[in-house]
Amino acid sequence: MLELKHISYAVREGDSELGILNDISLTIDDHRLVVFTGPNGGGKTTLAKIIMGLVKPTGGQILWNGQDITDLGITERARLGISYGFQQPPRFKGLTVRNLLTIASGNEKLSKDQCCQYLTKVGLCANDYLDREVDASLSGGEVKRIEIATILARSSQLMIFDEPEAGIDLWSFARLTETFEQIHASGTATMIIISHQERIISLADEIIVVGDGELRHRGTPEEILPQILADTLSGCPVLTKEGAAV
Ligand SMILES: Nc1ncnc2c1ncn2[C@@H]1O[C@H](COP(=O)(O)OP(=O)(O)OP(=O)(O)O)[C@@H](O)[C@H]1O
Repeated sequence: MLELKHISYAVREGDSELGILNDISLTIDDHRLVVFTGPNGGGKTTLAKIIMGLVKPTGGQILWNGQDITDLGITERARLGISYGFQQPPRFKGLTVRNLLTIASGNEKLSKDQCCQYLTKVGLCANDYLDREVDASLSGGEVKRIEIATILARSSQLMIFDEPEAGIDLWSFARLTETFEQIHASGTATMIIISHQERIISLADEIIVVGDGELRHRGTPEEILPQILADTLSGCPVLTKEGAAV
C-alpha cells in the first residue's frame, strides 16, 4: 500500500517561495490501477517524481508497505519495488535494447524470446530492435515504448507511467492498453498512470484529479470521466476549486 501524508513541494523563486504541491494526502491500495489526470502544470509529474524519489518533498511523509520511504533515494526505492517511466525518457548511447531489458530484468541470461515478449507488449518487434542502441537514432515514440518495456521487465510492485500515450501511434497504443489491462487483471502490480487519454482513464479503478497543486477530486471513471468530457477546463467543476470534493 502507498500512503502520501500531507505532501507539499515548493521551490524558491528569487525572494519568494512558489508552491507546486500543497498538502496532498492519499492512499493507494495494492494492485489498483489509478490514473492521475488534470490540467497541464497541475502537479501530476511532480507528485509522481516525489513517489519515485526523483524530487524531495518540502513537507509530508511517504509510506510504502508501511515503511517510511520519505528520505530514501531512487535506488533504494527501486529495490523496494517501485519503478517510474519518464514523460520524456532518457536515451542510453552505447547500450542496446537487449542490454537495457537484461539490466531491468535482473536476469543476465534473459533470452531473446523473453525480450520479445516484453517488446511485443509495447508493439515492437524484437528482430528489429534488440540490437539497436538506445540513442538519438530512435524516434521519440520508439524510446518511449522501449522504456515501458524495461519497466515491464522489472516486474515492479508499483509501476508509475508518466503519459505513456505520448508520441505513440494508434496500433502501439492499443497494444499498450491491452498490456495495462493484463497486468491489472493478473493482480501482480499497482499501477499509477499519468494520462489525459480517455481510453486509459476508462481502465482505472480510480481517477485522481490534480489541479493547481491540489488533489481536486477522486472517484471512479464513471463518476469523473463524464464531467471531464462534458466541459472545458474553465467550466469543469471537477477541475476547478469550486468543484473540489476531496
Ligand atoms: N523545479 C521547479 N521550479 C519551478 N517550477 C517548477 C519546478 N518543478 C515544477 N514546476 C512547475 O510546477 C507546475 C507543475 O508541474 P508538473 O510537471 O508537475 O505538472 P503536470 O501536471 O505533470 O503537467 P503536464 O500535464 O503538462 O505534464 C508547473 O507549472 C511547473 O512549471
